[in-house]
Amino acid sequence: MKIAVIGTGYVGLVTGVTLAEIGHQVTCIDVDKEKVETLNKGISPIYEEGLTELIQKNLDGGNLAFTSSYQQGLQGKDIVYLAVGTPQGEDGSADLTYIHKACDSIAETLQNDVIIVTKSTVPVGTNSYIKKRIEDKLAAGIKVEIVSNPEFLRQGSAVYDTFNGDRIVIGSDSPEALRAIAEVNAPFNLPIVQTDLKSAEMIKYASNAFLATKISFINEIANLSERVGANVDLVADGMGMDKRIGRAFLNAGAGFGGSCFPKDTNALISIGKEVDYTMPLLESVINVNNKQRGIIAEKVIEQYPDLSGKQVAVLGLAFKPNTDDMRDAPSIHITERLLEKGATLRAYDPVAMDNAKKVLSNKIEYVKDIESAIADADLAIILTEWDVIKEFPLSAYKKYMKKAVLFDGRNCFTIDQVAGTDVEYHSIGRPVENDA
Ligand SMILES: NC(=O)c1ccc[n+]([C@@H]2O[C@H](COP(=O)([O-])OP(=O)(O)OC[C@H]3O[C@@H](n4cnc5c(N)ncnc54)[C@H](O)[C@@H]3O)[C@@H](O)[C@H]2O)c1
Ligand SMILES: O=c1ccn([C@@H]2O[C@H](COP(=O)(O)OP(=O)(O)O[C@H]3O[C@H](CO)[C@@H](O)[C@H](O)[C@H]3O)[C@@H](O)[C@H]2O)c(=O)[nH]1
Repeated sequence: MKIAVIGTGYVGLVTGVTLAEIGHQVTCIDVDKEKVETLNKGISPIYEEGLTELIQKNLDGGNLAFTSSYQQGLQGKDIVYLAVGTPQGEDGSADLTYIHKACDSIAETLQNDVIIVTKSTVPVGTNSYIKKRIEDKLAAGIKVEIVSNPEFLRQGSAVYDTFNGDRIVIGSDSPEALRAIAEVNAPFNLPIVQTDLKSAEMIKYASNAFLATKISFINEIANLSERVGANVDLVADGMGMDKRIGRAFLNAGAGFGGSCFPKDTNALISIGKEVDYTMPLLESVINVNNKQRGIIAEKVIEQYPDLSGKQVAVLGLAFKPNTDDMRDAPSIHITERLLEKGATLRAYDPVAMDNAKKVLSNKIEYVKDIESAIADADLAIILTEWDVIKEFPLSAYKKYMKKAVLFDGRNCFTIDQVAGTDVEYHSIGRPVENDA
């Protein structure tokens, strides 16, 4: 099939590249000319394992192209994927500005019938609106059909997830369009769930809201465990063995961040408000998370009420490992809070430091490795569970730091690993180990 993909962010780029990899002829369109230029050189503007190799392979093979011109990108295409951002608006609802702009550009440019496939996460009812908005501005005689095809990839494993996802969801009120998009996706060889348009839109929000609920639930259990002397890791393992519960997304820590869970949970509440339906469970999930994101900083402050003159090492800045993304990362709030209390911060992240510099305070010093970050530090704080951080020997904290005090916001080490070392270890939902 001849396919255009609009937006080359985490979702659009991975979609375009993987569709090319399974044999389609793909042109990706982005308004960011600098990004398009980088991509045409075979360089990925984002950090995602395996992506650069696939971009280069498919550019060389001639079935992948990048352009900032809608005219060039849409010419002769059968299918147009929409993968622009839908960030959180000021009132918590999804901001559809980019979707609207992309729709208008499609309508102004389109010369033939196409199926529009929405990958962006959009509120229930938006796909019907997208179809109408395009049709209203389209030249006479051209027809569009619409399919909702929400994306479930995780950043950090986006390429892997696309080829190994649990399901592909496609929703449409047009049986022909559904058949065509099922065929496009057939080479992925994954289960395909077919629904109506609105149910597909809802599946995306409900899935993210449910996963966010699991995280806030376990964080609440972690905070209670800490107070009654239980260990949340063992609790999660024990709960997770029940197949009805499952162990995934029961890792307690500094709360959920990133470009999806915070905004999508808020957007779902806004969708409810539009129809006079309140969602107290989801509101609590968000409230618990907002508090949880600050807990590791509050633990530090409880022990060191005045942080002036204290050298603090911050290990990990990205909202999760294996990504360079800083959107809504808990590190933003936590570093601000520690700076407010007078701490001097030296930070290290294996991949996200360039992006971190754009959003974090310019008072933070960035260093090239863990050793430099913890050298002569009074305390260290882990905010992202990168492998390089999890594999860093606990004995080295004692060697490099003034005093080996570690606040672990991601429970990177088991209590058994810490026992017998000289590290004073504070974590989430577990007893303090080796407290002086
Ligand atoms: N990031 C994820 O892990 C993820 C996963 C599933 C779903 N989603 C959803 O997918 C959508 C995209 O997310 P993302 O993280 O890839 O966003 P992103 O911000 O990384 O990328 C969006 C891209 O769209 C481009 N763009 C904006 N307006 C445009 C226009 N009018 N025409 C052409 N290009 C335009 C931007 O320049 C940018 O490159 C969102 O709705 C998001 O909720 C994201
Ligand atoms: O047990 C867990 C699992 C995750 N997290 C946190 O939750 C956030 C999100 O993590 P993850 O879901 O792995 O990353 P995302 O890339 O944000 O992916 C989510 O959001 C995407 C965008 O909608 C969806 O496509 C994915 O299916 C969904 O997992 C991160 O801050 C994690 O640290 C926890 O605190 N505990």
